[in-house]
Amino acid sequence: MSRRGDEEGNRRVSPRALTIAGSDSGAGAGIQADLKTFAALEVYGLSAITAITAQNTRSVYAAYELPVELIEAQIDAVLEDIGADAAKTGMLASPQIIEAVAGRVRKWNLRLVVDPVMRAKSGDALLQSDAVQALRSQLLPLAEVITPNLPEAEILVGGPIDTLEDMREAARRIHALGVQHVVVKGGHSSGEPIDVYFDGQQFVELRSQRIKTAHTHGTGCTFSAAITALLARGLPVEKAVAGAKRYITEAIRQAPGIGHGHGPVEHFWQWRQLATSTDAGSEGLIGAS
Ligand SMILES: Nc1ncnc2c1ncn2[C@@H]1O[C@H](COP(=O)(O)OP(=O)(O)OP(=O)(O)O)[C@@H](O)[C@H]1O
Ligand SMILES: Cc1ncc(CO)c(N)n1
Repeated sequence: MSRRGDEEGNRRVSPRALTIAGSDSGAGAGIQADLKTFAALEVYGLSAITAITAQNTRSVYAAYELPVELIEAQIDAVLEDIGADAAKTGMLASPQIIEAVAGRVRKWNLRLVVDPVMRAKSGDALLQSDAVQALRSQLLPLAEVITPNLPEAEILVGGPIDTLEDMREAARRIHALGVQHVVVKGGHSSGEPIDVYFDGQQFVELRSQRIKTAHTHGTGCTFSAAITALLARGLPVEKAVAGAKRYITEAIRQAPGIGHGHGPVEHFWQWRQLATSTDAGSEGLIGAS
């Protein structure tokens, strides 16, 4: 693990997490969603930006990949000084970026959560099609946890996933690629959003009600960032995944309804409750809205 800093002499040493992902100018997904999730779960967030997107709740209008050397330099800069208890990847865009990130994960011996981002909710591609092989062969064997949605899992296993048993079989096959813990997310299914967790031995179904909403932009980023934050806080993987499921469900339920397309979720729902709660007649920190 690359965590350093306990020796820094700070009075309070907080858990740290690193996100290696793309920037979403609409701030519902990507680096921005990850950092908000880390902050909401009281983990100090670090970032290495892989690509910059011009994006809102409707569409991705443009994307620009950063040079590989600059991505490596961001990772080295934060880890040699600050350190991270866990890291996650999001948008990686190209085979060259995947290769570079895999090199840094090995160099710093990072505990890694991979969100194998391929498309935005709007349908726009965020990963080149020739990058899937690099993802499978280079990054997946380094991952402690992977969180594919149904279309991503279908691409990773090369076949359709229609039933709960298909999700279990996909999790088995992705585990065989070298990932220790697999969560196949059911957000894209038509029924209840059941996520299937597999650790190589046991399956756990993570269930929740489907919330009827258009505001699901960045749900995958937020879910994987919450897993990363809870790992950084020292939870075992299964508990981190269960905690992240509770966090994302409430974040979707309390989505603020921003924008004209798929809006963001509410990352700070716990704080919002505290801030607006009426206690013995007081109006909380900011008053009820
Ligand atoms: N309408 C919903 N109601 C409740 N939970 C949901 C809903 N949609 C998604 N989820 C949950 O949110 C989490 C993220 O799942 P999802 O499949 O939407 O990710 P994703 O497609 O990777 O997201 P994105 O690409 O927009 O970041 C999962 O735990 C899933 O079950
Ligand atoms: C930058 C970025 N990363 C990930 C996603 C997936 O939601 C997105 N829409 N944008």
